Amino acid sequence: DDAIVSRFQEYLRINTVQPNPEYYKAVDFIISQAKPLSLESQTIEFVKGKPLLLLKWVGSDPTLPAFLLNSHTDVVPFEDSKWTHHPLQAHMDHHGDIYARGSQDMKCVGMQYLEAIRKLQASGFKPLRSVYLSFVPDEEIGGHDGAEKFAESQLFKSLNIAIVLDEGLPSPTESYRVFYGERSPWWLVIKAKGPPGHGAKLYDNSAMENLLKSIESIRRFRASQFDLLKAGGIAEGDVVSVNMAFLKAGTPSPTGFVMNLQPSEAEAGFDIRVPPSVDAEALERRLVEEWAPAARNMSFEFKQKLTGKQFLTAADDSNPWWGLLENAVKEAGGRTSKPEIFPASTDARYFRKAGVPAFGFSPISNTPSLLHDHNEYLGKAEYLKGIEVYVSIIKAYASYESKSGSRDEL
Ligand SMILES: CSCC[C@H](NC=O)C(=O)O
Ligand SMILES: [Zn+2]
Ligand SMILES: [Zn+2]
Repeated sequence: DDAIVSRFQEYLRINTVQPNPEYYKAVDFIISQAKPLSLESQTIEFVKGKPLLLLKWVGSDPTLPAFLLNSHTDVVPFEDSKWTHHPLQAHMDHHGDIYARGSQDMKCVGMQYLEAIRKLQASGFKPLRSVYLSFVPDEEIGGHDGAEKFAESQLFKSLNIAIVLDEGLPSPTESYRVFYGERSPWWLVIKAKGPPGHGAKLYDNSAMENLLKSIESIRRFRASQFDLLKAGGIAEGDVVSVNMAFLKAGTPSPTGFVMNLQPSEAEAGFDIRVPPSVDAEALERRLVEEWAPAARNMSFEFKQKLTGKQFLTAADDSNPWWGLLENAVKEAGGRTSKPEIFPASTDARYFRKAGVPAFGFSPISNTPSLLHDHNEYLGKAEYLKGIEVYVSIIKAYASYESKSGSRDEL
């Protein structure tokens, strides 16, 4: 167990922090881990300097579709002064909790896949289907140069993947969370224009006034969604979330901002997440009519938006991979809770869009969700238990004999 934990810590110590991740260090490390497992390996640069590592454990029946275990190698930035232990040190405290950026999101999962394969090989297990592992770059900044290009590639098609597993979220309770779809990310910037003027003058249609009207309207909508959530009976992934990311306006001066000049431009940015169950067209109409109406001298732009429809992976008897997953977790002594819509975004959306079903799953129970937060940590025991869960899942998936795949549906 000590060696297993040390290998996890070693991966966590590699600086793959956005916006300057040392991708090749991570890839070299994973390759060194894969060597003793005799996995086939290829490194693909869809974009220069952003390697995607693809590993393959060859199954004995090449006529069966394979499955893919995906993880991203990058992590989000941190404010190290706000952490109890430095986020790149992967310090394990006396409770056995390992503190590091990526300990939950999602270097844990990437290493657990490999450790599970190591254990299966040691036990003499031979896969019937091929198992692919992808270690992809750039998930945290949208995945466009990583999983998106991969999922759209000829290479991906040629792998004949029937099901993808990707990241989920830690569960504060005993049962693991599983995700079968995601909210669609809308990173929205609204801009207002208006005549400038003296700071002492009251007049209509200034950029600031125009922007504030929109912000008030957006806040009312946010409150209505938050109220639904607070009232209970509805999950996080089933309401629209709206949060202001930035406000930008004013005329800079050496001491701050000019105080007696009403600026001619002002803008605000919002992180909005739209559930598949919500009428996105109606929401976009609201945006055009109420949040950024041209009549009020406003315009808008999306910095990020998933185009097209949102695909859902069946999490019922119609999808054999669902039952296999549920059962495998059970056999490992765990439990899955009711499948949910992922509240944020993961690379799984690109695989689903390519027509391949995908589940979001991180085997982390009894742990607060600290993704992107200070003091992200994972307990050693939870990490080790997660490896056993993957042993069980990989065994079940790799042994599944049926030729039938399953395609995604809306
Ligand atoms: C919308 S692209 C950014 C992806 C990112 N994923 C995880 O946190 C997220 O903010 O959901
Ligand atoms: Zn992640
Ligand atoms: Zn993340």
